[in-house]
Amino acid sequence: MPTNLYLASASPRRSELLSQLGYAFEQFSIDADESPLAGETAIQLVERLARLKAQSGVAKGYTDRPVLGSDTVVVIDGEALGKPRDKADFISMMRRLSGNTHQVMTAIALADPNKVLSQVVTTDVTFKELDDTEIEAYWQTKEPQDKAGGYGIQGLGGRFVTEIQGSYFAVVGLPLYETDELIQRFLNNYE
Ligand SMILES: Cc1cn([C@H]2C[C@H](O)[C@@H](COP(=O)(O)OP(=O)(O)OP(=O)(O)O)O2)c(=O)[nH]c1=O
Repeated sequence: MPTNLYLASASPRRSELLSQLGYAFEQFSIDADESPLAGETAIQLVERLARLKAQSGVAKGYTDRPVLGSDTVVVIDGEALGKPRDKADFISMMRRLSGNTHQVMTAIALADPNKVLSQVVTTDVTFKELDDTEIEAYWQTKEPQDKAGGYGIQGLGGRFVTEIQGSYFAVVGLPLYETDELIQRFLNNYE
């Protein structure tokens, strides 16, 4: 019998990636307040949000199977970038990413009424230098709007990436190997 899970996410990309692992699951979305707490580092933020999404699912009554929550942030010079608020925010994000290496941190968390397990996967991504015309043209495609850091490596944003070190799948939204491993650990009751 296939393992049954819940996926606490509105993201179609996370759903596609989880399907790739072969697990049966039902998806629902969680409205989490994603603002950072005072003094919170990017790694603490992303892990707290993944746990919050998973545990909110349990609190909503999804208690008969493990709930998977996940969160992605783009980190440059230690600062977490979420989804661009507007065009000006997007332009300033792209200017910071241009010609530099940043980190994409994706956290995964599994929860049931008795326990929660989580992990953060960090990937280094290097961008070529971008000029303002390219940045403007990319905004017009509408791809950046719902994406942490304002780009999608799996879409038109892939052309900006000169190098990646780590998990491509984590950058898209769900690290396949680590998610599979965490699910197995959770089911085997390892802490
Ligand atoms: C950097 C990058 C991010 N992203 C996406 C992954 C996430 O879906 C999104 C980050 O936002 P998140 O807040 O982590 O996720 P979400 O709001 O899409 O979904 P939910 O909270 O319901 O799970 O950005 C890409 O698709 N490609 C990329 O290259």
